[in-house]
Amino acid sequence: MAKLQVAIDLLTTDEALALAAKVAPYVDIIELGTPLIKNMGSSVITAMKAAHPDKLVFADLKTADAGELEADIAFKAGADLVTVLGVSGNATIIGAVKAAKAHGKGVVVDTIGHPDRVRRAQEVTELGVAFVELHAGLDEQWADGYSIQVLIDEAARVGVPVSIAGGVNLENIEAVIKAGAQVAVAGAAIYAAEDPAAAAKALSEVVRRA
Ligand SMILES: O=C([C@H](O)CO)[C@H](O)[C@H](O)COP(=O)(O)O
Repeated sequence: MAKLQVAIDLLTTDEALALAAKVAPYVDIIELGTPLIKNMGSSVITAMKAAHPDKLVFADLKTADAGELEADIAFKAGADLVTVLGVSGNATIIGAVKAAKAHGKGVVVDTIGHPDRVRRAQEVTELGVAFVELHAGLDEQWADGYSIQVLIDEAARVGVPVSIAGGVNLENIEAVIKAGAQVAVAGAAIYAAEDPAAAAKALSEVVRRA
């Protein structure tokens, strides 16, 4: 069954824990966003795993170099999954996968900024990653003409395990899952909602029945 991942793009550990407490009953994976980790350091990973030991804690490191070292730091802090950029070299991804194997955890390759997300997803899957994130980042989403449909179309033809991130919301999450994404990542649709728990619940209901 597909999973729902909440991406927490808030800036402090207290805010992140408060949001996670509200939405945890409805999500499978709790993502600590890159700005949050840069602001708070790896201590936010430890705090989140301690608060939610039953959830997969996803550290969105967006590692571009020193894959083994950076992944090891996050896994030691309590992460279950870490991200490495698909635009980085294979050696960086292989290093992170080595650390993941040592800890019994996983690596997700984030295709943000890659000119051919589908081809790169297929390539890096061969390197032993858990899955690949077809991702349009916040800056790309704010550009004129952006539509998540491009990611949905990519998921339908990629043929390897993927998540989709880039403006997932209640209007498009059914299409995201039906395209074959194993994980739907929702950030602003949950953390910026007036009632984050209700938003997460509604998204999770679609994921469960799609
Ligand atoms: O990974 C993300 C981005 O690079 C900022 O850290 C977001 O968490 C991801 O795009 C999901 O957020 P939404 O697009 O707001 O759903």
